Amino acid sequence: MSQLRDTASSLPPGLLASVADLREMELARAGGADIIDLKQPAFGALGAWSPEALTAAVMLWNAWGEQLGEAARPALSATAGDQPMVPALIRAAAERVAETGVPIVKVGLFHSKHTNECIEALAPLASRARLIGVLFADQEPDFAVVGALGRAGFAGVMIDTADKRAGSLTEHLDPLTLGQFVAEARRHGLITGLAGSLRLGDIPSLTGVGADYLGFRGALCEGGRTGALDPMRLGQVYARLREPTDHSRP
Ligand SMILES: O=C[C@H](O)COP(=O)(O)O
Repeated sequence: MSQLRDTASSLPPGLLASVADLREMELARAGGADIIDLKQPAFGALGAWSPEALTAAVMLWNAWGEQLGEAARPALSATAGDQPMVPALIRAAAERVAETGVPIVKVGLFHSKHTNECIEALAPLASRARLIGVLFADQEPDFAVVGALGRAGFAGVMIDTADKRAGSLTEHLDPLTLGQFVAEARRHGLITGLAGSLRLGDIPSLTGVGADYLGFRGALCEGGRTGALDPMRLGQVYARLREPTDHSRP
């Protein structure tokens, strides 16, 4: 999908696959990912690719547009790194990504009393890239931030986990709370994503929450999130997302 879904839909959530290099980017496209998310998992929850590598990824993505047509290629996002919540630093990191031509920039909003200042610092960038604010399930996320993101012109908001050793999204937040998050985001016109050490077994309960996409890295890899993307695991996630929901399955 070249556009993310922006309305409630009976379709299953889209598949966001985080990839660590160009080879994985190709595998994710071949495996049917709706959003290819350029992320270096070895550098943290939202570890960033280098600007040079991002530029190469944008060239590949542009080539897909010519070969497949823009509507048939996946969307492309990239993370801006695990940045301190300092407005000037977070803005500079997001700009570094946007300047490479990556159309969707994911910015981590780690727990801080400076969150609103950081969102304000990012607002001017919203005219040049689709910004996604990332909240963290293991840092007591404040859903009041969602309204601030909408007012600042962000395109979307997602929840992930910051500490990948401290449990998955579904261990921190229940489906009811996640449903409230999705509803609040929609009220502000934001697309939504859910991630955080998700496994195959998490998919049925999260499908009912109504988010626009579910994000995966660890579940796609041989040997965990810093391992290599495995097309077979990707295929299993892809297939499970499209299965009719059956809450009795593991
Ligand atoms: O944006 C999605 C993340 O890359 C998810 O990573 P994870 O499944 O390893 O927590």
